[in-house]
Amino acid sequence: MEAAVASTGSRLCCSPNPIAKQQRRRSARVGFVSRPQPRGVCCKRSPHPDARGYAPAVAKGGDAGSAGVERKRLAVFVSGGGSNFRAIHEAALSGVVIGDVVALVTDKPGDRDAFSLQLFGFARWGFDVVEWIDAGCGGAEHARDNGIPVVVFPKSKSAPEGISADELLNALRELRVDFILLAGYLKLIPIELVQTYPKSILNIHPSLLPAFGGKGYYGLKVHKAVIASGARYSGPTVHFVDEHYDTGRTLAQRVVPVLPNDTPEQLATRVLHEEHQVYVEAVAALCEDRIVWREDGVPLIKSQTNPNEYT
Ligand SMILES: Nc1nc2c(c(=O)[nH]1)N[C@@H](CN(C=O)c1ccc(C(=O)N[C@@H](CCC(=O)O)C(=O)O)cc1)CN2
Ligand SMILES: NCC(=O)N[C@@H]1O[C@H](COP(=O)([O-])[O-])[C@@H](O)[C@H]1O
Repeated sequence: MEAAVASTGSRLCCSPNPIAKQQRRRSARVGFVSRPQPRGVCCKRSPHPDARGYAPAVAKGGDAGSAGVERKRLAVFVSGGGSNFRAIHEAALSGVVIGDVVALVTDKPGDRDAFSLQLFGFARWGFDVVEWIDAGCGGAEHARDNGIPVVVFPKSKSAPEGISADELLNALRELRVDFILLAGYLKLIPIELVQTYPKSILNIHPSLLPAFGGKGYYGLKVHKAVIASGARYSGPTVHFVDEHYDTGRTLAQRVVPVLPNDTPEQLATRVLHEEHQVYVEAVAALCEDRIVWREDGVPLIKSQTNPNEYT
Protein backbone atom coordinates (compact mmCIF):
# COMPACT_ATOMS: atom_id res chain seq x y z
CA MET A 1 0.00 0.00 0.00
CA GLU A 2 1.41 3.41 -0.83
CA ALA A 3 0.42 6.85 0.32
CA ALA A 4 1.89 10.24 -0.45
CA VAL A 5 2.92 12.36 2.50
CA ALA A 6 2.01 15.92 1.55
CA SER A 7 4.77 17.51 3.62
CA THR A 8 7.60 15.69 1.90
CA GLY A 9 5.92 14.68 -1.34
CA SER A 10 7.63 11.33 -0.88
CA ARG A 11 5.74 8.14 -1.50
CA LEU A 12 5.38 5.73 1.40
CA CYS A 13 4.71 2.01 1.60
CA CYS A 14 3.75 -0.06 4.63
CA SER A 15 5.75 -2.88 6.16
CA PRO A 16 6.44 -5.53 7.07
CA ASN A 17 6.72 -7.18 3.71
CA PRO A 18 3.53 -9.33 3.51
CA ILE A 19 5.21 -11.70 1.03
CA ALA A 20 7.90 -12.60 3.55
CA LYS A 21 5.21 -13.17 6.19
CA GLN A 22 3.33 -15.49 3.79
CA GLN A 23 6.57 -17.39 3.19
CA ARG A 24 7.05 -17.68 6.93
CA ARG A 25 3.52 -18.95 7.42
CA ARG A 26 3.94 -21.55 4.65
CA SER A 27 7.18 -22.74 6.22
CA ALA A 28 5.47 -22.73 9.62
CA ARG A 29 4.07 -26.10 8.57
CA VAL A 30 7.63 -27.35 8.72
CA GLY A 31 7.58 -29.85 11.58
CA PHE A 32 9.03 -28.67 14.88
CA VAL A 33 8.68 -30.98 17.85
CA SER A 34 7.36 -28.85 20.68
CA ARG A 35 7.06 -31.77 23.10
CA PRO A 36 9.34 -32.58 24.74
CA GLN A 37 10.72 -29.08 24.73
CA PRO A 38 13.14 -28.49 21.85
CA ARG A 39 16.81 -28.56 22.76
CA GLY A 40 17.91 -25.25 24.24
CA VAL A 41 14.45 -24.34 25.45
CA CYS A 42 13.91 -24.51 29.17
CA CYS A 43 10.68 -23.53 30.82
CA LYS A 44 9.86 -23.16 34.45
CA ARG A 45 6.51 -24.78 35.19
CA SER A 46 4.40 -21.69 34.86
CA PRO A 47 2.87 -20.19 37.98
CA HIS A 48 -0.12 -19.33 35.77
CA PRO A 49 -2.46 -22.38 35.79
CA ASP A 50 -3.97 -21.42 32.46
CA ALA A 51 -0.67 -20.72 30.72
CA ARG A 52 -0.06 -23.06 27.80
CA GLY A 53 3.28 -24.49 26.78
CA TYR A 54 4.44 -21.40 25.04
CA ALA A 55 1.73 -18.81 24.81
CA PRO A 56 1.56 -16.80 27.99
CA ALA A 57 -1.81 -15.59 29.11
CA VAL A 58 -3.01 -13.23 26.40
CA ALA A 59 -3.16 -9.67 27.63
CA LYS A 60 -6.46 -7.86 27.86
CA GLY A 61 -8.00 -7.23 24.47
CA GLY A 62 -8.41 -10.94 23.82
CA ASP A 63 -7.05 -12.43 20.62
CA ALA A 64 -7.27 -9.09 18.82
CA GLY A 65 -6.42 -5.70 20.22
CA SER A 66 -9.15 -3.22 21.01
CA ALA A 67 -8.46 -1.52 17.67
CA GLY A 68 -9.24 -4.76 15.82
CA VAL A 69 -5.52 -5.11 14.99
CA GLU A 70 -4.35 -8.72 15.03
CA ARG A 71 -2.08 -9.24 18.04
CA LYS A 72 1.51 -9.71 16.97
CA ARG A 73 3.79 -12.42 18.40
CA LEU A 74 7.09 -11.13 19.75
CA ALA A 75 10.44 -12.76 20.52
CA VAL A 76 12.76 -10.66 22.70
CA PHE A 77 16.52 -11.22 22.68
CA VAL A 78 18.40 -10.33 25.89
CA SER A 79 21.90 -10.81 27.32
CA GLY A 80 21.71 -8.80 30.52
CA GLY A 81 19.41 -7.28 33.11
CA GLY A 82 16.40 -7.24 30.81
CA SER A 83 14.80 -3.93 31.89
CA ASN A 84 13.79 -3.14 28.29
CA PHE A 85 12.36 -6.65 27.98
CA ARG A 86 10.35 -6.09 31.16
CA ALA A 87 9.11 -2.72 29.89
CA ILE A 88 7.95 -4.34 26.64
CA HIS A 89 6.37 -7.30 28.44
CA GLU A 90 4.48 -5.01 30.83
CA ALA A 91 3.33 -2.87 27.88
CA ALA A 92 2.06 -6.01 26.14
CA LEU A 93 0.19 -7.18 29.25
CA SER A 94 -1.37 -3.74 29.79
CA GLY A 95 -2.51 -3.40 26.17
CA VAL A 96 -0.18 -0.50 25.29
CA VAL A 97 1.53 -2.91 22.88
CA ILE A 98 -0.94 -5.00 20.84
CA GLY A 99 1.22 -8.09 21.04
CA ASP A 100 2.37 -10.99 23.17
CA VAL A 101 5.90 -11.95 24.15
CA VAL A 102 6.03 -15.63 23.19
CA ALA A 103 9.76 -16.28 23.62
CA LEU A 104 12.83 -14.92 25.36
CA VAL A 105 16.09 -15.67 23.56
CA THR A 106 19.37 -15.31 25.41
CA ASP A 107 23.04 -16.24 25.08
CA LYS A 108 23.36 -16.07 28.86
CA PRO A 109 20.74 -18.42 30.34
CA GLY A 110 22.42 -18.17 33.69
CA ASP A 111 25.68 -18.61 35.55
CA ARG A 112 25.95 -22.37 35.61
CA ASP A 113 27.52 -22.16 39.09
CA ALA A 114 24.40 -20.40 40.24
CA PHE A 115 22.18 -23.01 38.69
CA SER A 116 20.60 -25.39 41.09
CA LEU A 117 18.86 -28.08 39.10
CA GLN A 118 15.64 -29.09 40.82
CA LEU A 119 14.42 -32.58 39.91
CA PHE A 120 10.88 -32.83 41.21
CA GLY A 121 10.32 -36.59 41.39
CA PHE A 122 10.61 -37.08 37.67
CA ALA A 123 11.68 -40.69 38.03
CA ARG A 124 8.61 -41.40 40.16
CA TRP A 125 5.95 -39.32 38.39
CA GLY A 126 7.37 -39.38 34.89
CA PHE A 127 7.43 -35.60 34.55
CA ASP A 128 9.65 -34.46 31.74
CA VAL A 129 9.99 -30.86 32.80
CA VAL A 130 13.25 -29.77 34.32
CA GLU A 131 13.00 -26.73 36.55
CA TRP A 132 16.04 -24.55 36.57
CA ILE A 133 16.29 -22.24 39.55
CA ASP A 134 19.08 -19.93 38.61
CA ALA A 135 20.44 -16.48 39.16
CA GLY A 136 20.77 -16.25 35.39
CA CYS A 137 20.52 -13.09 33.27
CA GLY A 138 17.70 -10.91 34.52
CA GLY A 139 15.74 -11.35 31.32
CA ALA A 140 15.77 -15.14 31.57
CA GLU A 141 14.66 -14.95 35.18
CA HIS A 142 11.73 -12.66 34.36
CA ALA A 143 10.75 -14.90 31.47
CA ARG A 144 10.73 -18.03 33.62
CA ASP A 145 8.76 -16.27 36.34
CA ASN A 146 6.13 -15.39 33.73
CA GLY A 147 5.88 -18.70 31.90
CA ILE A 148 7.66 -17.42 28.78
CA PRO A 149 9.84 -20.06 27.06
CA VAL A 150 13.57 -19.31 27.27
CA VAL A 151 15.50 -20.24 24.13
CA VAL A 152 19.28 -20.38 24.44
CA PHE A 153 21.12 -19.06 21.38
CA PRO A 154 23.81 -19.40 20.28
CA LYS A 155 25.54 -22.54 21.52
CA SER A 156 28.76 -21.69 23.35
CA LYS A 157 31.13 -23.08 25.98
CA SER A 158 29.19 -21.19 28.65
CA ALA A 159 25.85 -22.27 27.12
CA PRO A 160 26.35 -25.77 25.68
CA GLU A 161 22.56 -26.23 25.69
CA GLY A 162 22.32 -23.50 23.08
CA ILE A 163 20.81 -24.15 19.66
CA SER A 164 22.00 -23.43 16.12
CA ALA A 165 20.74 -20.65 13.84
CA ASP A 166 18.66 -23.18 11.86
CA GLU A 167 17.13 -24.59 15.05
CA LEU A 168 16.41 -21.05 16.21
CA LEU A 169 14.66 -20.29 12.92
CA ASN A 170 12.55 -23.43 13.37
CA ALA A 171 11.71 -22.46 16.94
CA LEU A 172 10.66 -18.95 15.88
CA ARG A 173 8.56 -20.36 13.02
CA GLU A 174 6.93 -22.91 15.33
CA LEU A 175 6.10 -20.10 17.76
CA ARG A 176 4.74 -18.06 14.81
CA VAL A 177 6.89 -15.08 15.79
CA ASP A 178 6.06 -11.92 13.81
CA PHE A 179 8.72 -9.57 15.18
CA ILE A 180 12.10 -9.94 16.86
CA LEU A 181 13.13 -7.31 19.42
CA LEU A 182 16.78 -7.07 20.52
CA ALA A 183 17.06 -5.59 24.00
CA GLY A 184 20.61 -5.60 25.28
CA TYR A 185 21.50 -8.71 23.24
CA LEU A 186 25.24 -8.78 22.67
CA LYS A 187 25.71 -11.27 19.86
CA LEU A 188 25.55 -10.64 16.10
CA ILE A 189 22.21 -11.75 14.64
CA PRO A 190 23.05 -14.08 11.75
CA ILE A 191 22.13 -13.07 8.23
CA GLU A 192 19.73 -16.06 7.92
CA LEU A 193 17.54 -14.46 10.59
CA VAL A 194 17.84 -10.97 9.08
CA GLN A 195 16.78 -12.33 5.69
CA THR A 196 13.89 -14.39 7.10
CA TYR A 197 12.52 -11.41 9.03
CA PRO A 198 12.88 -8.41 6.68
CA LYS A 199 11.86 -5.08 8.26
CA SER A 200 10.81 -7.13 11.29
CA ILE A 201 13.78 -6.99 13.67
CA LEU A 202 14.32 -3.97 15.95
CA ASN A 203 17.20 -3.12 18.26
CA ILE A 204 17.69 -0.46 20.89
CA HIS A 205 21.11 1.12 21.17
CA PRO A 206 22.14 3.54 23.95
CA SER A 207 23.58 6.30 21.76
CA LEU A 208 22.46 8.61 18.95
CA LEU A 209 23.45 6.41 16.01
CA PRO A 210 25.37 6.49 13.79
CA ALA A 211 27.63 7.90 16.51
CA PHE A 212 29.14 5.49 19.02
CA GLY A 213 27.84 2.31 17.39
CA GLY A 214 29.29 -0.85 15.90
CA LYS A 215 31.45 -3.70 17.16
CA GLY A 216 32.77 -3.02 20.67
CA TYR A 217 30.10 -0.42 21.43
CA TYR A 218 27.79 -1.92 24.05
CA GLY A 219 26.77 -1.23 27.63
CA LEU A 220 28.93 1.18 29.60
CA LYS A 221 31.53 1.22 26.83
CA VAL A 222 29.12 3.35 24.82
CA HIS A 223 28.59 5.91 27.59
CA LYS A 224 32.31 6.07 28.39
CA ALA A 225 33.02 6.91 24.73
CA VAL A 226 30.26 9.54 24.65
CA ILE A 227 31.61 11.30 27.75
CA ALA A 228 35.22 11.10 26.53
CA SER A 229 34.18 12.66 23.21
CA GLY A 230 32.85 15.80 24.89
CA ALA A 231 29.41 15.30 23.33
CA ARG A 232 26.80 17.47 25.07
CA TYR A 233 23.88 15.26 24.12
CA SER A 234 23.24 11.54 23.92
CA GLY A 235 20.20 9.31 23.92
CA PRO A 236 18.76 5.98 22.71
CA THR A 237 18.20 4.93 19.11
CA VAL A 238 15.65 2.34 17.99
CA HIS A 239 16.63 0.95 14.60
CA PHE A 240 15.86 -1.88 12.25
CA VAL A 241 18.48 -4.60 12.22
CA ASP A 242 20.55 -5.56 9.20
CA GLU A 243 23.48 -7.98 8.99
CA HIS A 244 25.95 -5.58 10.60
CA TYR A 245 26.05 -4.10 14.11
CA ASP A 246 24.01 -0.85 14.39
CA THR A 247 23.88 0.05 10.68
CA GLY A 248 20.17 -0.60 10.13
CA ARG A 249 17.66 2.19 9.43
CA THR A 250 16.92 4.47 12.38
CA LEU A 251 13.27 4.46 13.45
CA ALA A 252 13.21 6.58 16.61
CA GLN A 253 15.49 8.50 18.95
CA ARG A 254 15.29 10.42 22.21
CA VAL A 255 17.79 13.07 23.40
CA VAL A 256 19.22 13.54 26.88
CA PRO A 257 21.88 16.00 28.09
CA VAL A 258 25.39 14.84 28.94
CA LEU A 259 26.31 16.75 32.11
CA PRO A 260 29.85 18.01 32.74
CA ASN A 261 30.40 15.75 35.75
CA ASP A 262 28.51 12.73 34.46
CA THR A 263 29.89 9.31 35.22
CA PRO A 264 29.18 6.58 32.64
CA GLU A 265 26.74 5.03 35.13
CA GLN A 266 24.83 8.30 35.58
CA LEU A 267 24.56 8.84 31.84
CA ALA A 268 23.53 5.19 31.38
CA THR A 269 20.71 5.62 33.89
CA ARG A 270 19.45 8.79 32.15
CA VAL A 271 19.53 7.12 28.74
CA LEU A 272 17.94 3.88 29.98
CA HIS A 273 14.95 5.79 31.36
CA GLU A 274 14.29 7.14 27.86
CA GLU A 275 14.94 3.72 26.28
CA HIS A 276 12.03 2.17 28.15
CA GLN A 277 9.68 4.75 26.69
CA VAL A 278 10.93 5.12 23.13
CA TYR A 279 11.23 1.34 22.63
CA VAL A 280 7.69 0.70 23.86
CA GLU A 281 6.39 3.46 21.55
CA ALA A 282 8.28 1.99 18.58
CA VAL A 283 7.11 -1.58 19.32
CA ALA A 284 3.53 -0.36 19.73
CA ALA A 285 3.73 1.27 16.29
CA LEU A 286 5.26 -1.86 14.78
CA CYS A 287 2.49 -4.05 16.20
CA GLU A 288 -0.20 -1.67 14.92
CA ASP A 289 1.31 -1.58 11.41
CA ARG A 290 1.96 2.18 11.84
CA ILE A 291 5.48 2.01 10.37
CA VAL A 292 5.67 3.58 6.92
CA TRP A 293 8.74 3.59 4.68
CA ARG A 294 9.66 6.83 2.95
CA GLU A 295 10.76 6.55 -0.67
CA ASP A 296 14.39 7.04 0.38
CA GLY A 297 14.15 4.05 2.72
CA VAL A 298 13.73 5.93 6.00
CA PRO A 299 11.09 4.32 8.27
CA LEU A 300 8.62 6.71 9.92
CA ILE A 301 6.11 6.20 12.74
CA LYS A 302 2.57 7.29 11.89
CA SER A 303 0.86 9.09 14.77
CA GLN A 304 -1.77 7.07 16.65
CA THR A 305 -4.09 10.10 16.74
CA ASN A 306 -3.34 12.06 13.56
CA PRO A 307 -2.80 9.90 10.45
CA ASN A 308 -1.18 12.83 8.68
CA GLU A 309 1.49 13.21 11.35
CA TYR A 310 4.74 11.24 11.25
CA THR A 311 7.82 11.15 13.47
N1 LIG B 1 22.96 -8.31 12.84
C1 LIG B 1 22.90 -7.53 13.93
N2 LIG B 1 23.05 -8.08 15.16
C2 LIG B 1 22.97 -7.29 16.27
C3 LIG B 1 22.78 -5.91 16.16
C4 LIG B 1 22.64 -5.35 14.83
O1 LIG B 1 22.43 -4.12 14.66
N3 LIG B 1 22.70 -6.19 13.76
N4 LIG B 1 22.75 -5.09 17.30
C5 LIG B 1 23.38 -5.69 18.47
C6 LIG B 1 23.25 -4.86 19.69
N5 LIG B 1 24.42 -3.99 19.79
C7 LIG B 1 24.21 -2.65 19.75
O2 LIG B 1 23.08 -2.14 19.77
C8 LIG B 1 25.72 -4.53 19.93
C9 LIG B 1 25.90 -5.63 20.74
C10 LIG B 1 27.18 -6.17 20.90
C11 LIG B 1 28.27 -5.61 20.23
C12 LIG B 1 29.63 -6.23 20.38
O3 LIG B 1 30.63 -5.63 20.06
N6 LIG B 1 29.63 -7.47 20.89
C13 LIG B 1 30.91 -8.18 21.18
C14 LIG B 1 30.65 -9.42 22.04
C15 LIG B 1 30.18 -8.98 23.44
C16 LIG B 1 29.91 -10.20 24.35
O4 LIG B 1 29.74 -11.32 23.82
O5 LIG B 1 29.89 -9.99 25.58
C17 LIG B 1 31.56 -8.64 19.87
O6 LIG B 1 30.84 -8.94 18.90
O7 LIG B 1 32.78 -8.76 19.90
C18 LIG B 1 28.11 -4.49 19.45
C19 LIG B 1 26.83 -3.93 19.30
C20 LIG B 1 22.89 -7.09 18.72
N7 LIG B 1 23.08 -7.87 17.50
N1 LIG C 1 24.81 -2.14 21.84
C1 LIG C 1 23.84 -2.85 22.59
C2 LIG C 1 23.65 -2.17 23.93
O1 LIG C 1 24.58 -1.62 24.49
N2 LIG C 1 22.42 -2.24 24.43
C3 LIG C 1 22.12 -1.63 25.68
O2 LIG C 1 22.23 -2.60 26.73
C4 LIG C 1 21.38 -2.16 27.79
C5 LIG C 1 20.52 -3.34 28.17
O3 LIG C 1 19.79 -2.99 29.33
P1 LIG C 1 18.57 -3.95 29.77
O4 LIG C 1 19.10 -5.36 29.73
O5 LIG C 1 18.26 -3.48 31.17
O6 LIG C 1 17.44 -3.73 28.80
C6 LIG C 1 20.53 -1.01 27.25
O7 LIG C 1 21.04 0.24 27.68
C7 LIG C 1 20.69 -1.13 25.75
O8 LIG C 1 20.57 0.09 25.06
